[in-house]
Amino acid sequence: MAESTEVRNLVYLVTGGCGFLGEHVVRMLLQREPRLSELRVFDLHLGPWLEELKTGPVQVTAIQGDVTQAHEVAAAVAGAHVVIHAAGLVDVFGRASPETIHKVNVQGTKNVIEACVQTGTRFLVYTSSMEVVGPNIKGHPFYRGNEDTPYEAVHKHPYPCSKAQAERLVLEANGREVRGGLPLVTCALRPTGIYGEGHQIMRDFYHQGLRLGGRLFRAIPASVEHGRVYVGNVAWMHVLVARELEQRAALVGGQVYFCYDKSPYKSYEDFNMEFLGPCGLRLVETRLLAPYWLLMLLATLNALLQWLLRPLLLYAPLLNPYTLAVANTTFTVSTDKAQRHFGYEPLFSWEDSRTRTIRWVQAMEGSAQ
Ligand SMILES: NC(=O)C1=CN([C@@H]2O[C@H](COP(=O)(O)OP(=O)(O)OC[C@H]3O[C@@H](n4cnc5c(N)ncnc54)[C@H](O)[C@@H]3O)[C@@H](O)[C@H]2O)C=CC1
Ligand SMILES: CC(C)CCC[C@@H](C)[C@H]1CC[C@H]2[C@@H]3[C@H](O)CC4=CC(=O)CC[C@]4(C)[C@H]3CC[C@]12C
Repeated sequence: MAESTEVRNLVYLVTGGCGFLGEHVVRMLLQREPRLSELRVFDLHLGPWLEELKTGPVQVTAIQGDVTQAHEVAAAVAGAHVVIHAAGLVDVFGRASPETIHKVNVQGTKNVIEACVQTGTRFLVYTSSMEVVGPNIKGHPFYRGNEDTPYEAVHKHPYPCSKAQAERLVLEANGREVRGGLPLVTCALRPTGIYGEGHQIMRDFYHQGLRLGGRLFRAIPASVEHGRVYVGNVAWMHVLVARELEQRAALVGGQVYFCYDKSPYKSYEDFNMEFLGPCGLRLVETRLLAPYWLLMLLATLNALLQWLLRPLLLYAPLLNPYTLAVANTTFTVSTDKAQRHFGYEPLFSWEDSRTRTIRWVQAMEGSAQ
């Protein structure tokens, strides 16, 4: 943890602080925010790793709570200077109902905003998503786009719908008067597909590859590019913008920023192979065996099975019509807005991000090597 002579007088709250991204935000705050005096980590499920953080100079307060419960959120927010709202239900596989997704992502965000207003917390950073923009249901490519690139954002799936609504609420709340009379300052960060230590889907692909004798089968053409961003850089962007919200309120307040770094543009599968390859997996070319119409048929079949089996069990494979459409549509960002507005530069180079992720995969039980 960073040693510093700066006065420690700031209280931060991270919702979803025990999730994949949340844990990195929590650790990054402890390392890179020298003015931190207390860090509140709010989550439905608290991680045991929080205990080891409680020995440093910052008071780490673990709060088991639910963002859908307004009173729990208000109690956690009271007295905090900054809220980083990363809690969310990330589900594009049909595990949760649309109502639950809406409740957590939209009502939960409303609760966070109202808690800020009622208790006098002035700074709110929201973890939004690229999914707020696209890919849209028409499969239009978004190629090297930035925050101002025109794009027909049409959503039907509950997850992007909920993220779009929540983001709008956060941005509209910018400037609202909070308790004490000062204005609320908000902004939203939109990560593209996040990767790095703790990434559940990467874990799933790795284990699937092991089960298939060290092979993964290409489903998506290599020409379809996906924007990916390293979790450490996403966390760093949150820490940096939270720090700058007060000084640059007029510029940053009410703004959206894509989260980006120097990770290469590649197809989803080729990008994953950057980490899984060095861990002993190989990607087998099966494009001729699995043309798009066949994948679509399988995806539709999966959706049908999910619906039929729902009364008996939860069937939620990675492949469904929505994930196929996302995976099969180019979506890449190219922007420097965060750099211009609050001086963001990626903390981790691509080489560093890659090495860290490979080490994490290698450390997983049952490494293929
Ligand atoms: N994983 C990705 O590629 C991307 C994620 N995001 C966003 O980043 C945020 C974090 O996502 P991940 O870390 O990937 O997901 P995650 O599922 O690992 O983390 C979300 C955390 O929120 C907590 N949570 C869920 N419901 C809650 C509730 N009702 N009350 C309190 N806590 C609750 C979960 O327990 C979990 O710890 C989400 O808002 C997500 O929409 C945005 C873009 C890409
Ligand atoms: C076997 C299939 C053909 C391919 C499966 C890959 C998919 C599971 C993933 C491809 C693209 C991913 C999404 C993308 O990274 C954008 C996202 C942003 C978020 O905010 C949440 C996660 C996700 C929707 C991510 C989910 C998995 C993919 C669909």
